[in-house]
Amino acid sequence: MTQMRLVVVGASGRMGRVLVRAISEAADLVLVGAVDQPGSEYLGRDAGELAGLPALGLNVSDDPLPLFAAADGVIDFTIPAASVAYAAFAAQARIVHVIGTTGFSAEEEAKIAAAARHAAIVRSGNMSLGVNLLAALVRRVARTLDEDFDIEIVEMHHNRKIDAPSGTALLLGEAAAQGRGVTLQEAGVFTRHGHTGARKPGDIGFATLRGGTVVGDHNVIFAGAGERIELGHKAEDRGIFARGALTAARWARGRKPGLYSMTDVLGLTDF
Ligand SMILES: NC(=O)C1=CN([C@@H]2O[C@H](COP(=O)(O)OP(=O)(O)OC[C@H]3O[C@@H](n4cnc5c(N)ncnc54)[C@H](OP(=O)(O)O)[C@@H]3O)[C@@H](O)[C@H]2O)C=CC1
Ligand SMILES: O=C(O)C1=N[C@H](C(=O)O)C[C@H](O)C1
Repeated sequence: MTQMRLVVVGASGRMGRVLVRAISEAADLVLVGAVDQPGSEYLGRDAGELAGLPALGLNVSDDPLPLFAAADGVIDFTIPAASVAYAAFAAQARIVHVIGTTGFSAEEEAKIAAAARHAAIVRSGNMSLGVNLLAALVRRVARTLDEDFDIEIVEMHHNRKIDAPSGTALLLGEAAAQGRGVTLQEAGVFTRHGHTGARKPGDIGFATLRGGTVVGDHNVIFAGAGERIELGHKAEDRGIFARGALTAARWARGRKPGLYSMTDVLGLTDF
């Protein structure tokens, strides 16, 4: 098969730079575009140099449409409003869209689902193999244990993160809720402050920590009477997310339009 031609949007961001490096290391992939938002101080800079590589001869642009028209896929770790706009452009160009962005509203999620009627979209709050395997384990354990075990999800990220709880924490919460046969909308408890009253059986609680340069720590605690099970994951390097996103792009190439997850990509549906 020919090399897959990819555009990275948000190319100057933390993930964007890691993605540019990961693509340049993959023989079956080629970077054909690097995009940032209008007004970005990085427009016109070489995407390779920004990523700490020798120059690639590809400058950061704020004009995605011609780049999408000449590409097979777009990798997008940006902000929700931008990802919604890119989903419409990618659908128009009928190219694969891999979305790592987190923090979407229900309305934004609906717009992405609409775009997925025209192109293959893979979206996940965490693209790593480890976290998606963890989610499968959490679903399985939650199915086994009843409400005598309280489920709490604790996450910590770097001090530049702008959404909470993390996309990963929500993904793990969804997995726990699925295992329990409930929805996260009904079981999730996202804030506690002041006189909260006692914990309700069946609640799935979230706690968010922010500080320093932490790439991403997640723990799911099943707390019972006299014992506790803890399942966790620690991300040490953003390369795990980039590699997962590129695996998703390869998997989605040539696939029929639809909204897919990393569970589909990694074949963990029946785990
Ligand atoms: N699913 C996963 O596995 C992972 C998901 N993430 C998620 O990815 C997202 C990005 O994270 P991170 O790289 O750390 O964040 P950064 O803020 O470092 O990067 C985001 C980049 O997107 C750019 N951007 C904003 N608007 C647009 C636009 N309209 N077009 C193009 N680029 C735009 C920003 O530019 P500017 O700086 O000018 O605003 C910035 O360069 C977050 O939602 C994060 O939670 C992160 C890691 C893993
Ligand atoms: O913003 C980040 O950094 C990360 N975001 C994702 C999330 O919200 O879970 C994935 C990873 O944990 C890093």
